[in-house]
Parts: sequence; C-alpha cells; structure tokens
Amino acid sequence: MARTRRPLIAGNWKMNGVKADALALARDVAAGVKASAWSDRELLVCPPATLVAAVAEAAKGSGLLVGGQNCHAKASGAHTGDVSAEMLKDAGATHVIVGHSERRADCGETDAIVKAKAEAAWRAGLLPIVCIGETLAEREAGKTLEVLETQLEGSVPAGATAANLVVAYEPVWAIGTGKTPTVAEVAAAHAHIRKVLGGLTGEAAGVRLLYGGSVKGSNAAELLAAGDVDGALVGGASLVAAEFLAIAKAA
Ligand SMILES: O=C(CO)COP(=O)(O)O
Repeated sequence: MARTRRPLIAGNWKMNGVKADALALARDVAAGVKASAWSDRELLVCPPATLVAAVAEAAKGSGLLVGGQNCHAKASGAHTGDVSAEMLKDAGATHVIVGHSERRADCGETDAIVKAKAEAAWRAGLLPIVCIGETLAEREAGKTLEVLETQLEGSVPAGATAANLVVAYEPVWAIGTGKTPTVAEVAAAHAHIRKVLGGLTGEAAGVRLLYGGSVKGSNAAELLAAGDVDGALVGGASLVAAEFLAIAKAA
C-alpha cells in the first residue's frame, strides 16, 4: 500500500560546524539528494542559524530543504541574540524545529513558549517541527504517554492541520546516548500521539510524526517501519553525509 504521508528525514546539526564544514556537508548531502531524485520522501537539514543562508544557497536546485533549529515568538524587536522565524525564512529556510528538549532544558522553554514559536513559524510561512518526549525518570515511572499528551496539548496551537504541522517524538534519554526505545515502544508512543492529535487538529491521520533519538543508518529501517512513524529527526548521524543519506534510503 502506498504511504499517504510522505516521509521526512530531518537532520538537526545542533551547535556544530563552521562555514567550511557546513558547506562541505551540505554539498555532499545535496548531491546525494539530487542523484537519488526522490519524489516519495523529503530531506531537510537544520544548520546553526549563522549558516542557514549559506547552506540554503549550497542546497539550491538539489531538492534538499533547509530549516532553523529554533526561532523567537516575535517577528522583531528588543530580543538581543534571538532570531525570528521571518529571519529564517528570509535566509532560505522552509522549516523550523521548535521545543527541542535541549532548548526546553537549557533555556527553560515551556509548552506555552513552544506553542507561541509554532505560531510564529506559521506567521512567517515556515513549517514547524514541534518536539516532545519524556525523560528517563518519566518513562520509568510509567508516565510516558501522559507526558506526551500534556506536551502536545500545551505545545500544538489551535489551527494545526496535516499541512502545517510536523511532530517529532524524541525521548530525552535516547538523544545522543546510543539507546533507543524498542520498535513496539516507538509505535505505542506514536499511536498515542496520533490519537491525542486527533482531538487537537481534526486531521491527525495526515500529520507526519518523526522519531528522534540515536537514529543511525543501521537502525533506521526498523525504526522507520514502526507503526505511525513518518520519518526521523536525526542529530549526530546527520553530521556525516553518507550516514544521513543511508537513513534517508531506509525510509
Ligand atoms: O536530538 C536529536 C535530534 O533532534 C537526536 O540526536 P541524536 O540523533 O544525536 O541522538
């Protein structure tokens, strides 16, 4: 059966690389995307904000999409050091990650702030990738589904549709650790996310749900085949072009 949701493989480069590294990586990934001429999946890379414009330029014409890792909720103003969704759009971005657990932990981002950032992405014409995920303590306490539900209810704005929202499920304990949930645990989390989204959006069946946390070439096929998984949000492995392209091939 043909997939109804086009898989999205997104690379979150986090705070890594200066221009020379980023351009080399972007060119290698873009060449792979161009050579594969995939029409059935999308590839996205999210470089640090300072490199979005250069990476977007390097990706031009290849089919590789470029996004930001975060944005401010406001379009402009006295917010020293911040970057707006409009600025990312202007630099060539089409997507923006909001509410990554590292920002929730490092910068105290609450669900309400994440929701405002997702709305900012819409205002600027960007597609937000809203991140949610439980900590190890929450999983061990049997609270995973409850935590995901609370985060979704707080972080997904009213008006979300299959066309304007992507959700990434990233268990905090799986990020950068080499540990992943089992395929059954991923499928259970994603099924619950889709069910909760049903109450929030009315068209949850079409919303793409990405899994993130220690995805690599060798485990991508089984994680991406889990029920309700429509792609991946990849950290460390997205910094190596061949590894990122191998994940994309597995989708
Ligand atoms: O946080 C992540 C992507 O946003 C996942 O990171 P890793 O793939 O390095 O575990």
